[in-house]
Parts: sequence; C-alpha cells; structure tokens
Amino acid sequence: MSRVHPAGPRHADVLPEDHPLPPAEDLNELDPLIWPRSARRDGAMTVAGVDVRDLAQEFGTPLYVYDEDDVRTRAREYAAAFADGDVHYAGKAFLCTAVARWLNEEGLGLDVCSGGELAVALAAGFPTERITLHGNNKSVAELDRALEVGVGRIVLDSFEEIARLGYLAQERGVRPKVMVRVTTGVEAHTHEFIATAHDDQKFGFSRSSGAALEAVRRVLALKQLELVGLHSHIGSQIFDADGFEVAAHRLAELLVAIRDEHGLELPELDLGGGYGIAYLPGDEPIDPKALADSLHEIVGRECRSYGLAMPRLTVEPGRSIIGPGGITLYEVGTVKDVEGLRTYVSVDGGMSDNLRTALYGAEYTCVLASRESGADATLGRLVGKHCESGDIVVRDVWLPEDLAAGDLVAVAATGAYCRSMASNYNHVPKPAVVAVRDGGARVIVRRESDEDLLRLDAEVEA
Ligand SMILES: Cc1ncc(COP(=O)(O)O)c(C=O)c1O
Ligand SMILES: N[C@@H](CCCC[NH3+])C(=O)O
Repeated sequence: MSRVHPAGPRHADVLPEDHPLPPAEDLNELDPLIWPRSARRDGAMTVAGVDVRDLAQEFGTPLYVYDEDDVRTRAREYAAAFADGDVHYAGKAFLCTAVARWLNEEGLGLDVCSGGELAVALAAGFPTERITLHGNNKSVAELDRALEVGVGRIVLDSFEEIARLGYLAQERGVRPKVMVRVTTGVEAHTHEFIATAHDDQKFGFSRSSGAALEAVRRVLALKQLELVGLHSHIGSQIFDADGFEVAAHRLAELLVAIRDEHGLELPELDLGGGYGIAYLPGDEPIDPKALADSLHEIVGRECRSYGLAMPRLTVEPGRSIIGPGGITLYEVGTVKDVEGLRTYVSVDGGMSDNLRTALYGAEYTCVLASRESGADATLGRLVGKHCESGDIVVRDVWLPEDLAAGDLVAVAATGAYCRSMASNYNHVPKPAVVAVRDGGARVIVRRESDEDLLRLDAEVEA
C-alpha cells in the first residue's frame, strides 16, 4: 500500500507505507501564515474572538467567514507600501458592498471587470474616480455606464473596444482616461488557466506582433480618449519576481517606442495583480513592502536605462488582500473509510462554494474546528455533496481518526475566488458570508434559499 502525502511536494507524491504520520497535536495547529490573523484555538477554533460553533449555530453551514481586520490590515499594508502610487483591489476575488466599503475606508481604489461588479461598487458608494474598468469583452452598455458614472480609468483590451469607446465618449461629450492592456509574452509560473500574459490567450494587445503599438496609435488618433498609461497583468498566484521583471522590461521598451513615435511619455504604469498567498504549510506569501520595493527597483532601473521619468505605479491585488482572511466552515455529514486507501469526509458544501480544487487542482488545508482531538492522524480527503467524483474541496489532508458526523471542519484561505466563483450546481443555494470583528459577527451576504433559486424559474407554479 502507498500513501499520498498531504502537505507536498505538490501533486500526489506517493510515499511508502511506513511514512510517519504527523503527531496528533500537529493536527490542532493553526499555521499563522495560512489562517486569518485572529484565528486561535482554545478547544474549538475562534476567529476575531468568535467561536466557530456559535457561528455555525447562528448562521448555519456551509459558511464563509471573513476576519474583517485581517482584510483591512492587508489593504492598509498595501496602501502604505505603494504610498506614492495606487492600489486597486481586484473585486473579482470577492466583492460585496461591505468589502467595497472596507477598502474605500482604507484608501484603496477598485478594479471591476463587469457591469455587475460596477453596480456593487456604486451601491457601496465607492468613489467612481478610484474605479478602473477591465474586461476583454465589455459590452456597449457596460462601457456607456462607466462613462455615465465617470469611472477613473478604462483599460482597453481590443481594437473594437477602442472604436466603441471613442464613439460613446463623443456621444456623451466626455474624455475618459484609458490605458492599453499589453500582452507582454511573459510565461508566468502558475496554473495554465490563470496565466494571462503569454501570447496564446485572449487578453490584451500583443507586444510581439506590434498590436500594442498599433492600439496606442489608434487611441491617440481619437482625441476623445486620454491615454494615461500601459497595463500588464501576467497571471495569478505568482510567488517570484522574475515574471514582473520581464514584463517591466518589455513595458519600458514600449514606453520608449511611444515616446520616440509620438513625443509622449505616458505617466502611469499598471502592473496588475497576481501576488501569491500561502495555502499550504511552507508556502511563502508575497510581502507588500518587499513587492513594492522590488517593483520600484525594477521599473526604476528600466526607466533610468532608457532615460524615462519614473511612471506612477498601480497594482491590482485581489487574492493577497481578501484570500487569507477568509475561511469556509462546513459540517461533516458522513465519514467513509476506504480500507487501505484513505478516509472520505463528506461535508455539506463542495464544488458549488469552492470550484478551485476541481478547476485548477488547487490545494487547501483544513482542520477539525469545533473541538480539539488527541486521536491519531489518518489520511483524509474532504469532499462535497455534489454528483461528481471531482467534487473535492481538500484533496489530501491529515485528519484525526475520530472525526465524525456533526463535527465542524474549517478550510483555510478561501477568501478569494470561492464565493465569487460559486455556482448553484445541483440547485444548491450559495452559503452566507459573515464578517467577524472584536468578538462579534454579522452577515454581509445572506444565504440563498430554495425560494431564491426558484424565483427566476419562469414557469414555476404559483
Ligand atoms: C486584470 C487583473 N488585475 C488583477 C487581478 C487580480 O489578481 P490576484 O487576485 O491574483 O491578485 C486579476 C486576476 O487575475 C486580473 O485579471
Ligand atoms: N479565479 C482564479 C484567478 C484568476 C483571476 C482572474 N484573472 C483563481 O481562483 O485562482
């Protein structure tokens, strides 16, 4: 028999049977790099002083729980690190009006990539001049709404869009600030589906084919658009600076080409998001201050070498602000020991509230949260309640042998791209979202009900 090691090396590394199980006490530990900053354990787990058993009792499970101070602190750390630039939180990671308000209060801008995200920002009273609109296929209605409310910047992604926006701006008699999104050809070290700057994908204007410079020409030809800079986003969950360095170098070359051709030095550079967080023990999250120092150094060096003034830098972190402060609480429903292999622990949610494991083979860790256990470890797999074998939340994890129905399990670092990519597969309503702070909890997004799901069914019996 062989065992699959749950904490790396990555992706199903098979270990011999005599591989030592971790000591029982390790199963109760909460690695501070992975769990929300206020997560503690005193028998049961608490977050911001709130006992997870009380959360489950009051709000039900599955439940997304956000440590508000964790999110605010990370936002503040980014704002301080990029004090001479701009930090635009990427709302796609998770957005609701409460989160938009927190980030506004912490002085951040907001990146939205749809009319829906823009609507949430507006509902939260987010200052429109600090909103950037993204997207590779924005509709005419989305572009026009952005002009109507006066968003701060629109990032242009296609030739059709340049023409559309020019026309719409003229119709409205406005002159929006725009950026040109550049595909720098960087191969980011991350999952294929979340790398966004290699040539063979859908985003932006290719640098290598000359499309980026042609886009700049067309924008400048339209007096109705104010070109303020270039944008690049190389991908998501990236840990090393190499990709950003290559992207900065290629962007600087473009800035020079634009200066030489048009006599214009663009004042802004948006380097996107993508900064990695810890999901498993041993992952080393990117520190905002170190990131800021390194990006300033890289861009500064490139600009100096070409005799360009240092542009104002913007970054668009999503995951690294909202991810680590969020956990998901589930209740265990069944425990099946598959002799000689592993224990399947089924919980009351799954791929409808966290698609990342099924979609990207993403790795998570989880703990028994409603109590401490002194039982020996067993190799577990946390699975959901959906009709798919791939409905896995945590692929490989050591769990206490006495884990049983009724226990609560908490999955770490689910704050980003879980609620925002949730679905109603199998007509399962989306869980509620709760914020915890100073010993108190409040619902920030209500749980869906069967009635919510039926409301849109046009032929339901009255
Ligand atoms: C244009 C853009 N900016 C920012 C982000 C945020 O990325 P992350 O959440 O990895 O920081 C994304 C998503 O990858 C994006 O597409
Ligand atoms: N949704 C992805 C990241 C892509 C973000 C958008 N460009 C994730 O869960 O990791």
